[in-house]
Amino acid sequence: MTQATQPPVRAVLLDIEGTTIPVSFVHDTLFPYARKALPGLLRTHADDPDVRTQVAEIARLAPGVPPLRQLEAWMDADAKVAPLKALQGMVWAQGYADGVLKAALYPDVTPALRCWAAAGLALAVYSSGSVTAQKLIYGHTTEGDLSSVFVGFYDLQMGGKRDARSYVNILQDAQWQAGDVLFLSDVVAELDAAAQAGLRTCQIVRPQDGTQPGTTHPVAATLDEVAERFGLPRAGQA
Ligand SMILES: CSCCC(=O)C(=O)COP(=O)(O)O
Ligand SMILES: [Mg+2]
Repeated sequence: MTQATQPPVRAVLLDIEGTTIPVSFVHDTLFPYARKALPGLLRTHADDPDVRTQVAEIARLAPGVPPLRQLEAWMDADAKVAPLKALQGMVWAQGYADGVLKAALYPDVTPALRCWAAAGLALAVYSSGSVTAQKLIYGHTTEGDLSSVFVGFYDLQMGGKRDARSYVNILQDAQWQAGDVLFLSDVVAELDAAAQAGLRTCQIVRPQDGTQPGTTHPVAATLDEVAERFGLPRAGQA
């Protein structure tokens, strides 16, 4: 089907890193903050039930390895592993509360998301970062609290982002039809998985991040370009 003959997009599912926020914010600000704070969290909150749950999960995935050593190995590898992502979300909460962390989204993101939500599109997040981390990012942007534009937040509890089943899980949870949903990500393997589950896709290619365009998905440099390409309302246009 050509774009003109396809049904309208009713829902947009968005990746975060490289799609709505620069890769540099995640790798140069969030990740170093977490690396520094995690030893303290494990030491001072060892009895916290949420911390205990994640430490038990680390032990299940890496039996016999000290939890902090395993977390460091995962951070070194930028592994998208649920217990690491959950614990990172816990330490970032303090950074946002202190005002040390503030999320500077790409400048095209806030106007587009506000415009799409106001026009009745259902917006949801799908990131390897935990739901807690996602709500923190969008709750503490340089442009204020944007979290209310989203009707859903999905993380690795749905499965990995390169696995088509994860998108089926999200569709089931959100009660969306695959063909109504547009998935935006900078990573072709994620888009491939979403397309396999029947979602529509668009690769966000941010020059600032040096994203390499693939050949199998439509490409856009900004969310305004996405709007133009998929017939969504455009911010700033009556
Ligand atoms: C939710 S903010 C932190 C993002 C993060 O931890 C990460 O690993 C990036 O994941 P994404 O799926 O958004 O590329
Ligand atoms: Mg990404």
